[in-house]
Amino acid sequence: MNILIMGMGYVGVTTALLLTELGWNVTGLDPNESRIRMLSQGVLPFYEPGLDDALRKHLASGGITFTSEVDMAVCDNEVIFLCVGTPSGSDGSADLRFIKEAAESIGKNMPGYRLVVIKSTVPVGTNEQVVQWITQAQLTAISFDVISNPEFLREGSALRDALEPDRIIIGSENDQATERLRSLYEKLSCPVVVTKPKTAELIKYAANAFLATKISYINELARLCTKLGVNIADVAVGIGMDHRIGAHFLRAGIGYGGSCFPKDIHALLFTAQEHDLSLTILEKVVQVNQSQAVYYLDIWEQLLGSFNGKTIAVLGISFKPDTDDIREAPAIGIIAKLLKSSAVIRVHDPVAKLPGSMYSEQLQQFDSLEETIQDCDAVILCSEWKPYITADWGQLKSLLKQPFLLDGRNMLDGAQLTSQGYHYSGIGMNWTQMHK
Ligand SMILES: NC(=O)c1ccc[n+]([C@@H]2O[C@H](COP(=O)([O-])OP(=O)(O)OC[C@H]3O[C@@H](n4cnc5c(N)ncnc54)[C@H](O)[C@@H]3O)[C@@H](O)[C@H]2O)c1
Ligand SMILES: O=c1ccn([C@@H]2O[C@H](COP(=O)(O)OP(=O)(O)O[C@H]3O[C@H](CO)[C@@H](O)[C@H](O)[C@H]3O)[C@@H](O)[C@H]2O)c(=O)[nH]1
Repeated sequence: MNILIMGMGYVGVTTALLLTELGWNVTGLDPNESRIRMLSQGVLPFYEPGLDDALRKHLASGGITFTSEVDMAVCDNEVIFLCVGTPSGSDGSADLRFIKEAAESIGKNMPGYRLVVIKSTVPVGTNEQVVQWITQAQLTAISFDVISNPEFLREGSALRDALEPDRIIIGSENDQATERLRSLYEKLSCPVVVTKPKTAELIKYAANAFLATKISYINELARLCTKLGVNIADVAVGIGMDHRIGAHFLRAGIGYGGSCFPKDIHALLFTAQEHDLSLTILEKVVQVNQSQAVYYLDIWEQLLGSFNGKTIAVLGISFKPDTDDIREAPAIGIIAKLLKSSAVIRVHDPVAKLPGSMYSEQLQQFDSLEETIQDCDAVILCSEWKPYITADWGQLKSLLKQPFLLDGRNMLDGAQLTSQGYHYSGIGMNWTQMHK
């Protein structure tokens, strides 16, 4: 069976390499020709650990090829995965422009039966909409099926998540199509949930919204811990041992970011509004998240006296470690706030780059950690990259003008740093009060 993957972003490239690894012949399609050129030469257009080795391995074996020619690609492949982007529209709804374009190009070019699998995150009802778009684009009526198969991988661990999923969700109206898709994944050992397309579509949004809810819950509780002199990390360990709660996604910090949680929660809120419903818990989840970094920035500004005229190092601008993705990254909001308070900002990230348009005399990115923190009044840690966790902060202290370490992800050992003479402050703890 030949498989076409439409959209060579994080999900498309990972799905393509997963299916190649599982023994299928795969073609990756994207209208972005420079992206296709890079992939054909074994170069990933984004940073994702492990994916580059898999790409080179499968290019060498001939299991995977890349193209920008949609007509040929749709002609040559019986199974087509939609992995195109579904960004936020200006009203918060999911913008389905790329899904529509992809569906129409399938309708126009399909010479015979096609199984279309929607992997992109799409609102409830999109499966039906895709059926209509394909049908309307067809010149003659040819049969096809559309299955919803949402993706749950995380950036930074994409290939591992794809190879070892917790479950596979298949939303389908047709048993034969379901079995065809199931057979593609038969080498993976995980439960397969077969359900209606609308249910599959909602499962994806409900999962992301629930994970974000855990984060905002722990983050709001962290604010109380800061006041009480209790360490939120200890509270998280204590509650997480209850299997009904679970230990994951209880790391307090400066809030969630990325290309998924913010946009998907807005899209789900939009869907609810369309049905005259308010999802009040989720509205609060967003509110807590949007104010979390600001809440701690205010505390840290009080510690320093003022950010005005200070030089601040911001470390880790990606929305999480092991990715170069800065979409909705909390660090970017923090930088914007610091810029307003006339601080000079020195940025570092192991792989992510500030967009060229952000550079100014007030804001610069440096290659080395040492150069970045030189003569700074404070260091703000925004994502928990390993080089920051393993850095010798005892040695680095001499480079700083003032030894303020403001840890937005609770990634460092506050007790040790305090004993080394740092003014350390994290999220959901009051170091001074806790160690009086
Ligand atoms: N990034 C993640 O971690 C993740 C995880 C699970 C689900 N998702 C969902 O998967 C979808 C894709 O996410 P992503 O992060 O990979 O997107 P992305 O923005 O990184 O990449 C999307 C790609 O689709 C291409 N594209 C646009 N129109 C196309 C067309 N007509 N035909 C072929 N290619 C086309 C674009 O050029 C781009 O390269 C989204 O719906 C997202 O919400 C993302
Ligand atoms: O305890 C935690 C866990 C995560 N985060 C933050 O939450 C954000 C998202 O992290 P993560 O979920 O690991 O990354 P994503 O790659 O955005 O993955 C999410 O979004 C994807 C796209 O929909 C889904 O496929 C994944 O299952 C879902 O975890 C990041 O800013 C993290 O720093 C916290 O603040 N505390």
